[in-house]
Amino acid sequence: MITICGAGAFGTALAVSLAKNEPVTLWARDPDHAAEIRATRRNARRLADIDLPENITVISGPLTAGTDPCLLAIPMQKLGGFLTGFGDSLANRPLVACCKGVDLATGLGPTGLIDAACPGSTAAILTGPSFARDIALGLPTALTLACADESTGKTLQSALTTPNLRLYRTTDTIGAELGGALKNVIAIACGAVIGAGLGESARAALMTRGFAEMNRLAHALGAQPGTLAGLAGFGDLALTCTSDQSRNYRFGLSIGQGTDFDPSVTVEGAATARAVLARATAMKIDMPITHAVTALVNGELRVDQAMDMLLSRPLKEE
Ligand SMILES: NC(=O)C1=CN([C@@H]2O[C@H](COP(=O)(O)OP(=O)(O)OC[C@H]3O[C@@H](n4cnc5c(N)ncnc54)[C@H](O)[C@@H]3O)[C@@H](O)[C@H]2O)C=CC1
Ligand SMILES: O=C(CO)COP(=O)(O)O
Repeated sequence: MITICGAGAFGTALAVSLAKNEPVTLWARDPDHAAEIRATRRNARRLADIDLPENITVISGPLTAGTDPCLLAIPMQKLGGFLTGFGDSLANRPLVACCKGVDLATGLGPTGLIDAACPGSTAAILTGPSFARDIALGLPTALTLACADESTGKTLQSALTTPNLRLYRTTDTIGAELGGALKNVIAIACGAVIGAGLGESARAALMTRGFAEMNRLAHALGAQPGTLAGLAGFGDLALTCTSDQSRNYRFGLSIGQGTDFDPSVTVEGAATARAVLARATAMKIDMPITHAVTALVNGELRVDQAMDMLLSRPLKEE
């Protein structure tokens, strides 16, 4: 039996898809929310029009310890606290992070946080291009499952593949999680230029040069050369930078348009930009777009000023 912690959009969508294979337990932080989903068989707060199959059991409160896989669909900046709080029931089992980002407090990615907080568990990450809604609707989706332990990775790959969700596997957790984390930063930049009316050509330039700086950091941190060219990097960058289904892209749009954005919406790229910039600066790695996005989300620069900063950099070889 698979357990999914986090009854947000992604946790709910994964539960709906995985329920095609086997019974699923979906854990919600808020007991009232869990009771409401049980009563209506719908998650009115997210994916309100999707019916939950009967073989999804919705729980709240303590988690039962076990050896079955547990998927963690919890926002990146909340993951550390969650792991600390539920450490005992999370030990000695495969833990599959389903979040994208870098933890501001520690500079670690999801698998690093799991390794630090849950000794005895095996950390993996599920990442790549997919909107929760597409998965829940049963539309075709391909993702990357990364686990440093090859044997656990193979077991997870088959357990988490469903008729509409095809998983590719890698042992490169560093590359896979950095791809998912860094594309959100570039998506904010792309939203900002489109929102400010700076054009599709500017977006293409940001996606391409953003991909270059994603690769620069990932290689310096030990990612394998091809990983970011796959679903976890290029694939997710393409999706997130071009679709207004993306919350990161929409957040960028609001910055470019000078409009308000609901602070309760999960936007992983803002905190990740700050965390990545701190790391890159310490390592003397040039990440000009991440620098510009950090200044934008901190309210230190306007979009036109950030663009001037990028365009006035010394000329260089591609
Ligand atoms: N929504 C999507 O299309 C996709 C989301 N993701 C990733 O999934 C992760 C979660 O995102 P969503 O589910 O979309 O966000 P969401 O905002 O829909 O849901 C977040 C869930 O986390 C729970 N939560 C918040 N703080 C918590 C805490 N301290 N302890 C336990 N639970 C807590 C909330 O109650 C909520 O149910 C993010 O890292 C996101 O990048 C990945 C792929 C697709
Ligand atoms: O990660 C995602 C798509 O792969 C979802 O993107 P947002 O978090 O920007 O909505």
